[in-house]
Amino acid sequence: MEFDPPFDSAYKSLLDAMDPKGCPALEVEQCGLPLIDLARLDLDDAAAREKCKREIASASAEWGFFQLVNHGLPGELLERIHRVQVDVFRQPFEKKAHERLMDYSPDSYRWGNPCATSLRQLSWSEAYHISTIPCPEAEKANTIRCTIDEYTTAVSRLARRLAEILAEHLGCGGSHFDESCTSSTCYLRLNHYLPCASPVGVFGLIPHTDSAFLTVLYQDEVGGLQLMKGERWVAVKPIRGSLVVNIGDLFEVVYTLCCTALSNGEFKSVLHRVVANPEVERFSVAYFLCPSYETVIESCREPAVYRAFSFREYRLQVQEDVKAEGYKIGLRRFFT
Ligand SMILES: O=C(O)CCC(=O)C(=O)O
Ligand SMILES: [Fe+2]
Repeated sequence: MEFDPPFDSAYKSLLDAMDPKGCPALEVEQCGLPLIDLARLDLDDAAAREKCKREIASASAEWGFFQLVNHGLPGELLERIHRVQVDVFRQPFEKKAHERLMDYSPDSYRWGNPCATSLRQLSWSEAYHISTIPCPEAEKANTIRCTIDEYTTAVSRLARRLAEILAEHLGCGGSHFDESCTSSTCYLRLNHYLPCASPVGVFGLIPHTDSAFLTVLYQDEVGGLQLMKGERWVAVKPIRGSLVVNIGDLFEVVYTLCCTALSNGEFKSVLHRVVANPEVERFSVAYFLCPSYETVIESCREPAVYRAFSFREYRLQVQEDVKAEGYKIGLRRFFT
């Protein structure tokens, strides 16, 4: 299709080189993530509010992931951001690859992985990485741009609220996310997963952790997201109108103790991936709560597992590793 990136031709040699017998199956058992009804946070009943917060904290410790209902983002806005996303990707590939999307950075669009040397390093998807800077005056009449803004404002408020609940639970102060997480470094990632009929099974997004405090994901009902639970992969069952939240690397750095025996109950940035569907395309939109580049990320506990680093240093290291290795190495680079 003229809209889709030329995956088949660009990655033919990697596809041909894969032997189906040597590939572990990517289909895994489906699970229900911890489901949290967030409406309880706004009740007068203090016990119900506390229970809701405890559930958020224990899901973050046990799974690193949870699913939210009654999260406050209107269903109508979720439908609108979905339609916007479909429209944005239904543009000719040449246009997406060579023309700037509205006022966003010229390198917002990406597809595949130019550094992949094996199919296991290849993400069979296209994406727009867009900053959450508010809509400039010149774009105010653009309904696509305004919907992205409206969605960003709502999801960003939710993400900050969750981050504060988690930080408060760990007793390390909870109100700094508003100051440190700026709209220039928080970003949205619009994901479009193309169908892939390869018999060897292909990733829509290769296994990774998120370089953020936390991520809020709105996905359609196709499914394909999988996460590491203990030693095995499990698939997330999508729930219409819900949001998936996961803990990112930065929460892990700030709040993890060095001694693993004591670290029960703390939050882990959990490995996750998307498996390509053989027939159906899939859309999702992820919001990443990130600090400004100057922010120093360091443990608020002693002894620390990771050395202190600035968010800029972390982003640059991740980019360098992806270029050199084909994948993100992440926090392992920063052990003390
Ligand atoms: O699309 C999904 O389900 C996951 C997306 C994701 O993990 C990401 O954008 O970092
Ligand atoms: Fe992710």
